[in-house]
Amino acid sequence: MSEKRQPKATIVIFGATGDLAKRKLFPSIYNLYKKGKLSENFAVVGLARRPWTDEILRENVEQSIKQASFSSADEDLREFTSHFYYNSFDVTDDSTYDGLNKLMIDLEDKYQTEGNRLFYLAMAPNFFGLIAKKLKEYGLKESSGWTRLIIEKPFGTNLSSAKELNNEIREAFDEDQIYRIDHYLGKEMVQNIEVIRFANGIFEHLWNNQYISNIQITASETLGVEERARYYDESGAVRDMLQNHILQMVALLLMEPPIKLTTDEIRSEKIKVLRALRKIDSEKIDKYFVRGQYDSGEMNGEALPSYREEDEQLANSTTETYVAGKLVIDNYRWAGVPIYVRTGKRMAKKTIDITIQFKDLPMNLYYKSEKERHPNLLSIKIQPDEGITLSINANKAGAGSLAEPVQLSLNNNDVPGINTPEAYEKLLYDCTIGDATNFTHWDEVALSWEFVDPILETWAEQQPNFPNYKSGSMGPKEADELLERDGNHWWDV
Ligand SMILES: NC(=O)C1=CN([C@@H]2O[C@H](COP(=O)(O)OP(=O)(O)OC[C@H]3O[C@@H](n4cnc5c(N)ncnc54)[C@H](OP(=O)(O)O)[C@@H]3O)[C@@H](O)[C@H]2O)C=CC1
Ligand SMILES: O=C1O[C@H](COP(=O)(O)O)[C@@H](O)[C@H](O)[C@H]1O
Repeated sequence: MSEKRQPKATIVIFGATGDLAKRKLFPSIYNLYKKGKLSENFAVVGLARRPWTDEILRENVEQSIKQASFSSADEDLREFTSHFYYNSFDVTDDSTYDGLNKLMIDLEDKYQTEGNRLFYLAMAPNFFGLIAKKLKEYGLKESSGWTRLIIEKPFGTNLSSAKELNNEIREAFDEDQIYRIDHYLGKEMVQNIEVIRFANGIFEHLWNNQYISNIQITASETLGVEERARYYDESGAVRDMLQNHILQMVALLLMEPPIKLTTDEIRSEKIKVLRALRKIDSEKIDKYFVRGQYDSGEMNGEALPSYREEDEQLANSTTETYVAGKLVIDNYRWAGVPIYVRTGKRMAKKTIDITIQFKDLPMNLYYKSEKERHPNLLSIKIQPDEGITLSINANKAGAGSLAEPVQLSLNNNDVPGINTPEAYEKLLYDCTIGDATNFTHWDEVALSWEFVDPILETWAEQQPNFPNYKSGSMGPKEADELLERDGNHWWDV
């Protein structure tokens, strides 16, 4: 295996006692190690305030791997976790950074990591700027190898706070050292969007306003706010999902073919899409966007509380747990094609689905009435099913009708040997090999905030009529009306 594919590095996790580290990062590092995508020459330093020891961290790493249900022999796990070290560390306390630098130098010597340093900020965003500054101030980013910084979301709460944060980070790190993570970009089928489009003439030739009627993106969740009330109530569905994950999928779906599959070329095409997204004036926001908050309801026979009942601090909340919108792209390829998006918590189904509806043929030869006509649909299934389904019309033998929709499907879950890696695993690996393609460039972050800021500002001025959708439903009726006004409807996902 080449050096490049089996990187050597010290990975420093700020927030190593937290939820993200436990659920996603430790199992992902383990998987990379097991697959030989991380050299034996690695060390992981976990940082947080808790007075843990190396041993306690190692036990927690072992537990998290077992909980992620990777079967593994105990000796394997012990060998793996022996590379983990814990440093009790308060990021606001200057006196702790020198000690960290010393520990890293010792580990670099012990594990021969060639001075490569990856700092993963798995902490609350208000610490991001400070940590970046301190890493520079205490010489932690000066090493004989590469230095990279992975930053978790949310990247700011609006354009101005995002700019401020970006300026702080850019004072310490160059843009090409900064990896702003959006875990949707690590999902197998999100990465597949480009392949489906640019490796298939049958789709790409039709991928424009001449042949496509509308595009629908659904990212629905059955879970409610869970333990994250404090974060989520400050955030809401627009900041939590629309500004980042959904707009990233929009950019990949609508971008022009890049001239090469390089990071810069792909990013540059995505940026053009975000620039072409029409910003909606305040007085028109309600024509283009619908917000919702879940009421009590029922799922699988289980009674579910409303958002406001989930936690004392949410009792009077006006935070949206659902958003649907009609996006308009002002460019030659997409003029006139509405892009409908919706995302929300406590909906009927956990699914991420992209449905492309093709335009109807000019004449109805095969159906008794116009109502029976069924357009061709291409559905890209991101999660939990992974695959694509193309809905075409055909004469089903023996069915007696002239034409009816049939589905041509590829489901990754049915392909033997496919075991899709966790998004974080892919992205961590990309970062260790210096591939920033599936991380968001600052320009993408800024344009996305520019787009959502007017929605948030307008809504902040109006009192919403919440709650307005039942837990276990597909959202408020106004979201259906949004499409009905254009003569469209949401397709089942
Ligand atoms: N959890 C998830 O599924 C997701 C999380 N994210 C993002 O990842 C980041 C981390 O989230 P999550 O793991 O859930 O958060 P948690 O609250 O679970 O963890 C926060 C971590 O920060 C540490 N910490 C807090 N204050 C300090 C301090 N002053 N000095 C050093 N360490 C400190 C805590 O440890 P201690 O108390 O011991 O100091 C803990 O390890 C956030 O930006 C979040 O938005 C993004 C997507 C999904
Ligand atoms: O970033 C986030 O994403 C999750 C949904 O991720 P998925 O991979 O399960 O689709 C969402 O629950 C969370 O609120 C948000 O912060």
